[in-house]
Amino acid sequence: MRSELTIYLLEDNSDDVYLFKKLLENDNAIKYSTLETDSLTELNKMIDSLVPDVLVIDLNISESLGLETLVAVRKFSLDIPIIVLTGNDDALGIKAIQLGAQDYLLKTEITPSSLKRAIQFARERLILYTALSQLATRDKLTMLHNRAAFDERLEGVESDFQRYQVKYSILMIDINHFKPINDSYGHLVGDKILQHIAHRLQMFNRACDFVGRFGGDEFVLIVPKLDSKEKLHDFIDNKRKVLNDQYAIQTISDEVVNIPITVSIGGAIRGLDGLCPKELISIADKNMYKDKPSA
Ligand SMILES: Nc1nc2c(ncn2[C@@H]2O[C@H](COP(=O)(O)OP(=O)(O)OP(=O)(O)O)[C@@H](O)[C@H]2O)c(=O)[nH]1
Repeated sequence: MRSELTIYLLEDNSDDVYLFKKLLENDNAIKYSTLETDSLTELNKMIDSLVPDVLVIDLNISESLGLETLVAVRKFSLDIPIIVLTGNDDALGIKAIQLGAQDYLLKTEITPSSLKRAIQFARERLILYTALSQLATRDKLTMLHNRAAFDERLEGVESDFQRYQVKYSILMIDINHFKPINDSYGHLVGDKILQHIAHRLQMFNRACDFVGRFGGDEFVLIVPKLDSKEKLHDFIDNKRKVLNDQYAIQTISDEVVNIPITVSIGGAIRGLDGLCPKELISIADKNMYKDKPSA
């Protein structure tokens, strides 16, 4: 049976649409279903109702010209491989790749095989790119977001705050008396505790919230729209209930040990607490230390 790929084509020249479809006809291995539009708004709607396997866009349509077209398309299609069609202009194609397209084709040189190869290549390239960028932004032990990802997300929520006054909270979470656990049971058991805590944080988390490992035994959350002291208080109480528990861990000698864990949590709200993101982190950190048990 032939596999099937859906291609969306942004193109305002009906002859080019006809030729494009012709190029993908009668393939023995793959059935290409091509849907075309000449409008960015329409393309956005099409993607909302069904995500295609690949997007092919002509940079020059009546509504938008040049690289601006790619920038506009990328706003609503970040996870879709994009192939750009240009006239006889390699330099423009290379700029398009720098702006996030996976490949480009010169309209004058397209053949059935070069187009099909570009479609496969664009798909594989996006998968590889996504895997690589995950490696760069994930903590290897817990698979949570790392500090680099935290910095990036913080920039995003801060820019929403500056522009639209959307408040957000930062929460710092630290495991209490973690060092003695490492000292008594070894680092591997400590690692498993960190993984359990990370897993619980992920499980009981809304998709829009950011969960990361800040470093060592410290975790960080960014919660958009958590904008009042009452809400923050309830949120922290809820996290405490989820995380404070006895964790059953298998040691290297295959013994099962039950390790009681408690966490300290501190939060701060942008717009109420800190004057800038740095200050917010520092206040959340101080509040977390205030929450620490005395001995
Ligand atoms: N197993 C393991 N331990 C780690 C890792 N990263 C940091 N640590 C350990 O985490 C411990 C953190 O120690 P402290 O900051 O003193 O924290 P604590 O013992 O929980 O003390 P309080 O926070 O005051 O309760 C240190 O012993 C670090 O070696 C890791 O990836 N794996």
